[in-house]
Amino acid sequence: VSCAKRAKTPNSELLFLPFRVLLAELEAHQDAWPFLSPVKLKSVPGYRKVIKKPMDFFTIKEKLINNMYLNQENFIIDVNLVFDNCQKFNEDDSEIGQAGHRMKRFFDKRWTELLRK
Ligand SMILES: Cc1ncccc1N[C@@H](C)c1cnc2ccsc2c1
Repeated sequence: VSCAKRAKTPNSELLFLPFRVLLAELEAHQDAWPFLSPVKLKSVPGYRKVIKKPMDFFTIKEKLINNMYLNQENFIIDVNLVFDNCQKFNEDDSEIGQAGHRMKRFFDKRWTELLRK
């Protein structure tokens, strides 16, 4: 994902370190498999029509690396977009739907632990 390269100020690296750690934990989670890369719009009928803003962990990592998150809020919004899209498109009792709920619970827990420290 290329975008306007922002000046890489040292503190921005430090500032976003917790997000990179948190994202690495999400990617390593056993239930992360449906969310690791963008949904192939051609191979999932209806996805393009239903989901207005697709998002996935790989895209989030690219945006982090390219300094495209100007604040914490935008990072959280993208992570929650992954889970909201999942709940919108997948039945709660489906394989992917269940994985999405487990990943969201895991993220919410780690995010509050990160903030509380
Ligand atoms: C997150 C999500 N929501 C709705 C549809 C797909 C997906 N994930 C993609 C990777 C995907 C695409 N294809 C398959 C086939 C079996 S699981 C799986 C997962």
